[in-house]
Amino acid sequence: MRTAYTADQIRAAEHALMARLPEGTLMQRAAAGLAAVCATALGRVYGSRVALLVGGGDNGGDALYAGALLARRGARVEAVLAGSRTHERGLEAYLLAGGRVAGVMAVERADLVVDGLVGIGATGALREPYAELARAANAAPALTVAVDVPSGVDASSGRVAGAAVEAQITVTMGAPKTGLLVDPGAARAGAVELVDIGLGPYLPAPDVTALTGADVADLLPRPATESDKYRRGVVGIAAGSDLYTGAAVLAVGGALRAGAGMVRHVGQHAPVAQVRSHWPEAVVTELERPSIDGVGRVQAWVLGPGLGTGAWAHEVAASVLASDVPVLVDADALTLVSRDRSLLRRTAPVLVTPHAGELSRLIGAGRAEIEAGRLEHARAAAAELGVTVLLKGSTTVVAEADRPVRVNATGTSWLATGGTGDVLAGVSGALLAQGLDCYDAASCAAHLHGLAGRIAADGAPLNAADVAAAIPEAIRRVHDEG
Ligand SMILES: NC(=O)C1=CN([C@@H]2O[C@H](COP(=O)(O)OP(=O)(O)OC[C@H]3O[C@@H](n4cnc5c(N)ncnc54)[C@H](OP(=O)(O)O)[C@@H]3O)[C@@H](O)[C@H]2O)[C@@H](O)CC1
Ligand SMILES: [K+]
Repeated sequence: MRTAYTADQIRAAEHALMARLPEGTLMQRAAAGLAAVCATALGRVYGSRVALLVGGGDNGGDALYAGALLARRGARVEAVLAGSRTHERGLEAYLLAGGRVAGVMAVERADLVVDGLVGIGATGALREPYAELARAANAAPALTVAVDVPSGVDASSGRVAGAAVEAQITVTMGAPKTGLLVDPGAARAGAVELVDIGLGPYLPAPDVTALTGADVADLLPRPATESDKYRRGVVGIAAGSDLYTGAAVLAVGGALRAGAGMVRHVGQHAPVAQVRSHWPEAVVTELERPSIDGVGRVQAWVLGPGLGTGAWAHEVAASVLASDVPVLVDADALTLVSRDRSLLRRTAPVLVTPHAGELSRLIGAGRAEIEAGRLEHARAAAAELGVTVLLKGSTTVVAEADRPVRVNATGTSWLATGGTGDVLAGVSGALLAQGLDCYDAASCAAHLHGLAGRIAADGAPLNAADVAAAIPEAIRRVHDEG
């Protein structure tokens, strides 16, 4: 399990650790780790050109001490001092090692830029001249290594309020920061390298976590020898309408590939006919009236893809949500429940799977605001609605009251194409039916779906059916990792 922490959590742990160590020890550890990563990235340190962007706080101190170590190994290091003050001892050590102070031109001629403008002590958007230096680093041909977090990225949320450094590598001190795992911040961080400064024993429960393949393998149900299709879980899929048939086909396809014992599809005539012809394995029921009464027992429902948003769909949604099993609410069903919140009043668990636009309708926040602050909005929605929230997008996050938000690390931008959400709903529903709770089902499904997307894309465009077809290979890969 990967874990990440807010700036406040890190600061508290640092204080506890610092109290037991001689002054300056932590910064020396941080700088040594930072210099080692820079040296590896440079390949040859001697004769290389390094520019340091040095802010007024300890983030700048890290950069200066690392710069001193690189200067001693023969690098030509130039520091651009951005603050009204500079870490005194760091600057002393740096100058003593042969480092020089220079203007912004140093950035243009560097092989490597070290971004030590601000770390966890930053507040708000970067001010000048910091913002100008961040832009200069982004425009320069050099490789950029960020110290702790890319400056301009909020360490605790991943928000980017103005100019921000776009790093190829981020060397993070003590433990990863939440903002390195959540977009838009995560996209600015590049590869994240952790420097162990001994913080481990002082860290609290994490703010966010990310499942590894091995974690997913542990959570996924494996059929036992005595399993039959009913024990393995039947997933019901209430999807499709005479206008929209493809969503039902894709959701059923996702569910079939994710290990459900049986998939039961219910809907109007056209989607039922389509599902029957695509998936002879599925059991289909054409609904004569908008109700699931009498369609047979299922362990979990997927409600919504292509269902429509009219009176008929509303009746189907009410009937599914009146059941006593977990329900995944997706797509059109999200529109229905945002119009009629009373549909969500039930005792069995609910998993909602919106993208930012759908969440915007559910909780009334603006779409752009949700994209900018994915974590806090997913958390707020989970608390307000009393449900588990899987917020889709450039980093998918899964939020549930009283649990750390799980961030998915496997996605690919190729997945941003029509129908992939229907596949994700099917995969999640199959995992719910096999007995995973909403939190685990959603986070395992997001992991497998992202991995399947990468397998299907392999660097080229994909379609949603390819993603469903790649789910078994994704499951094999996480078991290999486990
Ligand atoms: N503590 C430890 O044990 C260890 C800490 N470590 C390192 O210390 C870092 C934290 O250091 P920190 O607390 O000094 O804060 P930091 O991130 O340098 O920022 C403060 C400076 O930024 C400025 N500033 C703020 N906002 C700004 C803005 N929007 N735009 C422009 N400027 C802005 C602010 O200016 P001021 O507001 O004072 O004018 C002040 O000068 C941490 O990330 C890690 O790298 C490691 O060495 C491991 C051991
Ligand atoms: K930084």
